[in-house]
Amino acid sequence: MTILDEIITVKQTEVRELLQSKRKFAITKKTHSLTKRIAEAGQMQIIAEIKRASPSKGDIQTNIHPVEQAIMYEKCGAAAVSVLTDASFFKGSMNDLKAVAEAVEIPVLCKDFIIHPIQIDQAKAAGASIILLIVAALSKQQLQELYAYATANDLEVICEVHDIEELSTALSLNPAIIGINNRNLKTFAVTLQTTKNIAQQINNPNTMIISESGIRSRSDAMLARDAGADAILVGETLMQSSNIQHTFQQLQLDRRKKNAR
Ligand SMILES: O=P(O)(O)OC[C@@H](O)[C@@H](O)c1c[nH]c2ccccc12
Repeated sequence: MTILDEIITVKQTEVRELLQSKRKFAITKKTHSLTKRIAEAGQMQIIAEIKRASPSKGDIQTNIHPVEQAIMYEKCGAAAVSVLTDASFFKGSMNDLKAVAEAVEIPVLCKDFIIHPIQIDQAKAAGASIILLIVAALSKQQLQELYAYATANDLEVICEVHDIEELSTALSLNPAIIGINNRNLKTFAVTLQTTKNIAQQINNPNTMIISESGIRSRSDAMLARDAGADAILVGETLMQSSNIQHTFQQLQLDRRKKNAR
C-alpha cells in the first residue's frame, strides 16, 4: 500500500463521517481568481503554502501562526495562499483555511485529497477559491464529476499530474490550470525534471502551468520558468525560511514569453 492509498483510506472515512453528520455548508462566498492574477502578471507567480508537516518530511514547522504567515505571503506578492487542510498526515485543518481566507484578499487554495463533492462544499464554505484535484487519486469518472462540480460552484481547479499518462487524463477535461507535481506521491521522489518533461507535452498556450514541490532556490525557479511554468507552488522552503521576503525575492522571476514553451 502506498502512502497515497493510506491517505485515501483516511479520506473515505472522513467523507463518510461528514455525510453522516448531515452538516450543511454555506453556499454563498465570494471567490478570488488565480487565473486572472496569473494572466495579468508579468512575473512568474508564487503560490505560497502553509504546511506544518508532511508524510515525507515529518514536522516542518509546527509553531507558526497560519494567519500571520499568510499575511506575510500576501505582502510579499504571493498570487495565492495554499493551505494544507489534511489533519492526519499534514497537521492542517479547515479552520486554518477559514482563518486565512478571512485574513487575506488573494485566492486561497484548499490543499487536500478531494474524493467527494461534500469536501468541495466544505472547502468553499471555508473560503477557498481554488481546489486541488489529484489525478493519481481519482478514477477518470470521479475526476470529471468533481471537476464539473467545482467549476459549477465558481471554484478554480488545479488538476495535478505527475506523469504523461495522468496528463492525458487531465487534458481530456481541457482544464484551465495544470499542476505538475515534482514529487511522486507514491514514492516521495522529487525531481524538477518532471516539470520539464510534462510541460513539453502541453500544447495549448492558454493552459496555465504550475510547477509544484521541491523548489528551493533561484535556479530551481529558473528551471521551472524555462520549462514553461506560469507559477510555482512552494511549501517547505517558505515554511522554513527565516526571511520570507528575501526567499520571495530569490524565487521571483520574469515570465518567459508566451509561445516560447
Ligand atoms: O513543500 P514543497 O516541496 O515546496 O511542496 C509544496 C506542494 O507542492 C506540496 O505540498 C504538494 C503538492 N501536491 C500535493 C498534494 C497533496 C499534498 C501536498 C502536495
